[in-house]
Amino acid sequence: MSDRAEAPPAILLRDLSRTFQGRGSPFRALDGVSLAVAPGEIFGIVGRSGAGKSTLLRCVNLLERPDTGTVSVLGEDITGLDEGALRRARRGIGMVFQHFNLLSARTVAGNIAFPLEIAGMGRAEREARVAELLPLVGLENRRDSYPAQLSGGQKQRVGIARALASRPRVLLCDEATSALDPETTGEILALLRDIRDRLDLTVLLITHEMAVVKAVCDRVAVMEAGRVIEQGRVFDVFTRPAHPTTRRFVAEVIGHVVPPGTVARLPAPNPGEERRLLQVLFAGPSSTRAVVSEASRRFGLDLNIVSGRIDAIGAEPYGLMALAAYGPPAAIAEATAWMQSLGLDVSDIAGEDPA
Ligand SMILES: Nc1ncnc2c1ncn2[C@@H]1O[C@H](COP(=O)(O)OP(=O)(O)OP(=O)(O)O)[C@@H](O)[C@H]1O
Repeated sequence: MSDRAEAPPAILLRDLSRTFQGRGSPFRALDGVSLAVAPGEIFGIVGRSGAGKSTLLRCVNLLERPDTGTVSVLGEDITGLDEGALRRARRGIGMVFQHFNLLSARTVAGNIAFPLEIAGMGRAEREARVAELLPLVGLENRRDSYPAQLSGGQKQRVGIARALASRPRVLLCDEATSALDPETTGEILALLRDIRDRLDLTVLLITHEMAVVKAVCDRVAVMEAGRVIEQGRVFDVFTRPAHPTTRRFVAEVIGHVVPPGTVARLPAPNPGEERRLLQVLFAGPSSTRAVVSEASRRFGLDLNIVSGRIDAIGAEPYGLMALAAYGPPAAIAEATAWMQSLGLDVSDIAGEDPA
């Protein structure tokens, strides 16, 4: 992914701001957002309701006009284009919607062909394109079904095929799985990954679910109150969230590093000694157990494993452990430095108790 991150961006948003004039005071939905999405990435934007995600996504194809800032897609600044040029540029940007937005009186084939019809493509060519798209989204047996005869997941497959009809290089997904059950969500996310790989698409998706980010994204930006408060590789954001809001999001999916109420239950240190709560992170399949017992022996400490988990993000396994270390302050500092020298990421959990 690092190669991709170094390539020129497929989507480049510079300093976007957008204020809505409500009935009360003006509301700043976007407040100086800058983002660069590399070609071939699946980039997630996550945030609570009202954070500005939809507004940001709609700025990428200029369904929403930013008050300030520029939007470049595939190297072209589209903010200055006239209507005709913008219409052409939009054909290179597909969009998938939460509620599918299918035409109920049209069949699956008719829905997929719809944007091609609008673009003036002839019937034979349209049919050939639909015949290519149906197997790509796993709907080859549903060509003549109507939306009412389809499950939610199948409807979203139609939505994805329709978005791909004009061979876009960039796909925008607006809460594409939020109306689906968890199993179907997994299938649709797997489909997004599959088409990204096969068609070498760039995907920008917005979601309020960190589980979606964990399942499918390469990088993520976290939004709050119209701003990006944190962004990075999904692995890094999940294992080392910096902003308190991100920590809460991450905890929703992978739980708290320190279970609520833990700190209150820990014994106090002996006089002259200290108690430090440490988070130990390791990437890869190695175990920290031997490290803990060796650190305990080497430095004469009591090391109490408060919690631990092993998980994987994408293909990258990681382990996260909370340790309560008891002993002389200097010995704890030495043990911490020793674990760091072994490649473990050790940081203080600064007395934080999520209870
Ligand atoms: N056309 C509009 N007119 C007035 N206010 C708007 C308009 N569009 C969005 N807003 C406001 O801007 C804020 C951000 O909305 P936006 O839809 O971008 O957030 P979001 O993070 O996508 O949340 P949600 O998931 O609820 O849509 C909200 O408070 C919303 O009410």
